Amino acid sequence: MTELIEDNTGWRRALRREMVARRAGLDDAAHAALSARIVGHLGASLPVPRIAAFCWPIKHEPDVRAIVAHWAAAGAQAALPVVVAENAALAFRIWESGTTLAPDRYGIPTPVSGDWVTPDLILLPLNGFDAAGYRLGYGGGYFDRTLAALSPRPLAVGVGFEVNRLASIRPESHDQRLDWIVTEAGAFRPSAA
Ligand SMILES: Nc1nc2c(c(=O)[nH]1)N(C=O)[C@@H](CNc1ccc(C(=O)N[C@@H](CCC(=O)O)C(=O)O)cc1)CN2
Ligand SMILES: Nc1ncnc2c1ncn2[C@@H]1O[C@H](COP(=O)(O)OP(=O)(O)OP(=O)(O)O)[C@@H](O)[C@H]1O
Repeated sequence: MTELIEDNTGWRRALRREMVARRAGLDDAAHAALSARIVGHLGASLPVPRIAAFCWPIKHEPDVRAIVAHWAAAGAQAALPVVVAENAALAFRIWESGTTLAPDRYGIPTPVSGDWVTPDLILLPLNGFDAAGYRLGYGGGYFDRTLAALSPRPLAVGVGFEVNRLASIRPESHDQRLDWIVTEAGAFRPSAA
């Protein structure tokens, strides 16, 4: 039977669902253990940033909040992304323990107050990723627009689980390449491809 060639958007939508379901299959103990290994690799491989953006984990994303505390002890600040408009770059607000979070339009816990800042490092959760350093997100294009808009570009560090590694996410011209991919297996600088 001839394989149906869907357009990239439809292909990505189906893949995104499959990738989220795959990591949701990790039980709580496995999820916590893999997240802790990612945090260990982040601490061992990356320089302490000035302002680290991270994501409040949703849908079984890796939970790397511990690296934020580790970097804060070394003088870093932390920030969370804020969706200010659809089809636009993200903005970032300082997060400290005690910062009030409220669900945004997607239900993601987001700061309702705090200084607006520009991070020099962004931790991006990976629904899917490939060895060339491309990321499959939730389809909003938010991080691609954000990385394209910021100058100097922050260090883009993808965090994901090996179950979500793909041969290729079929990158398009708007897809921003990650500087690092960190999984439970280690911290990788994507190979030239
Ligand atoms: N925890 C976390 N926070 C984050 C992100 C993230 O990846 N993880 N983001 C990273 O950018 C931003 C939010 N990005 C989002 C982009 C799209 C959708 C969304 O709901 N999309 C639709 C349609 C998807 C599709 O076309 O298949 C959906 O899921 O129904 C949600 C969040 C900011 N905050
Ligand atoms: N720099 C950009 N300028 C304009 N449009 C963009 C840009 N980057 C991405 N887009 C648009 O955003 C849409 C979604 O992109 P993509 O599927 O790569 O999202 P994603 O990386 O999975 O999402 P997210 O980062 O929100 O999790 C694409 O259709 C693309 O046209």
